[in-house]
Amino acid sequence: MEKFDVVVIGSGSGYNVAMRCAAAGKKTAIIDHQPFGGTCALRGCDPKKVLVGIAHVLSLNEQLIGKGISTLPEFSWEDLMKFKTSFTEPKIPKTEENLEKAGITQYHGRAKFIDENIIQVNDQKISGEKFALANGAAPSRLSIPGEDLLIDSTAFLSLQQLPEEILFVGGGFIAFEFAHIVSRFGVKATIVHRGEMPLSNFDVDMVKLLMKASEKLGIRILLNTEVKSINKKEDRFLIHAEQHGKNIELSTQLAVHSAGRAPDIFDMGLEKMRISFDKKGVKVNDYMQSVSNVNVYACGDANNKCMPLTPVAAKEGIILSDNLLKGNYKKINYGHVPYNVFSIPPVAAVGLTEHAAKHQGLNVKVRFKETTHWYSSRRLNEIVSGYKILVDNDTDEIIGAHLVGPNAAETINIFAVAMNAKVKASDLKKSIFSYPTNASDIVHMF
Ligand SMILES: Cc1cc2nc3c(=O)[nH]c(=O)nc-3n(C[C@H](O)[C@H](O)[C@H](O)COP(=O)(O)OP(=O)(O)OC[C@H]3O[C@@H](n4cnc5c(N)ncnc54)[C@H](O)[C@@H]3O)c2cc1C
Ligand SMILES: NC(=O)c1ccc[n+]([C@@H]2O[C@H](COP(=O)([O-])OP(=O)(O)OC[C@H]3O[C@@H](n4cnc5c(N)ncnc54)[C@H](O)[C@@H]3O)[C@@H](O)[C@H]2O)c1
Repeated sequence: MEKFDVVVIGSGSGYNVAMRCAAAGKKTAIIDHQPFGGTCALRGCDPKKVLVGIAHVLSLNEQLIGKGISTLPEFSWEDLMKFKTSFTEPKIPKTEENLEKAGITQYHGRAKFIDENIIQVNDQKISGEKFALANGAAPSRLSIPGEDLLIDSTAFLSLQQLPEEILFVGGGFIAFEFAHIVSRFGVKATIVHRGEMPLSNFDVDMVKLLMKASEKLGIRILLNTEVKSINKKEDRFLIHAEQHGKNIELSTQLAVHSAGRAPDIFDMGLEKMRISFDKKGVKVNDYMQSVSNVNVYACGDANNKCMPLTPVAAKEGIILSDNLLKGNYKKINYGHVPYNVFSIPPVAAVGLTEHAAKHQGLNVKVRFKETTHWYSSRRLNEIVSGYKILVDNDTDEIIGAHLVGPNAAETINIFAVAMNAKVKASDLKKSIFSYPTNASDIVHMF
């Protein structure tokens, strides 16, 4: 049985962890059962954003018809898929090559602890002194009959042809991003969501604006509707759901799982290593170390700490490596983490929602406005845009910023920097921003 100083599971944020451990002279192994490179680069953010990019071009053309654009461009999903693949495919051999150059042993298979410090991958057993769990997340099991008839986000991002209709089960990030993409390619999209409002991480007024834009685009959104089972009849899928206590049936050509993701750790034999976990992931302290086994660390979607986002996973991976290599000395400080739905237009957020601020009893000034009549939206004939800013009345600090509209996902970073640096709202208002940009709108938001 081969022995390693460090065994890393997962090649997303785990890739950098392994590279740092190897660079520090540790005998390192990395294990992944999927192509090497992780979710973000191969099956998530990056390929998704390639699709969003082209969908955005189509959307702008449509918005500006009669305003300088006279015909709509033709599109080819097949070519778009080839373009997407030109980003994802080279990433896999490049990752493997870099790992090999760094002297890291690669195992392609699903890892499972079979004893204290011993992992089984395929028919091999390896032992480690320290372990870094960077397993990421996988689509949640829904425990409803027929759930295996749903395709997941990975399969969606590899569709070679688009059907005429797609139904999304669950109204979160994935549903809105994918529905906005396919709608620009002529697909009739339906989102079925069990809650009162979709996108529960976002401010309700921003979500209402996004819903308005989505419905104008032809996306059907069914709320308070919980999918209970799925079956296939000839070439169609029948979705059985409960809406306000009544049973309804929907029929579609393709149904996509967009009903949440969960840490991919539950079949790992964690109990063999005394690793505590809950449904949110491996329980870790601020050093990214397991609270129950000092030889185990965990970062990214696999731990129970912060939001499951790429920059969070990357930052946690760095903290993890430093502590694993030198002993616990660096605590994580997330600051205010911005996050977006890459719909078209996007929705972006950082800090507290109005609901959360009020729930905490904070003394806040709330500024909410639709801005479709502002120049930055009018020049693009944008049908929906707006903002909501929350300022603490006692400290004049910004405690939440919420945007919907052109470039919202870029502009939100300015708020994140200001909030992390504790810039006062009155000082941000005094800044001169380059003009005409969406950032230059900020001074009018206070
Ligand atoms: C469709 C989609 C779009 C997204 N878009 C964005 C976005 O725009 N912005 C953003 O910030 N975030 C986005 N995310 C979330 C982001 O991708 C994740 O937060 C991030 O990739 C997590 O990184 P990680 O290192 O924790 O896990 P991953 O990158 O998922 O890596 C984990 C790896 O571990 C492997 N693994 C798991 N269990 C085992 C095992 N037992 N044995 C061996 N290997 C194992 C998996 O195969 C996987 O490759 C998106 C996610 C999805 C699904
Ligand atoms: N732009 C981004 O940063 C981005 C993009 C895509 C995914 N992600 C990550 O991936 C994760 C998963 O995304 P997601 O969109 O699958 O999940 P999500 O957690 O955002 O939303 C899923 C929703 O589906 C609902 N749901 C669950 N079961 C249902 C059922 N049977 N019927 C109807 N509704 C049901 C849930 O109530 C939930 O609100 C996100 O938490 C996010 O961290 C991020």
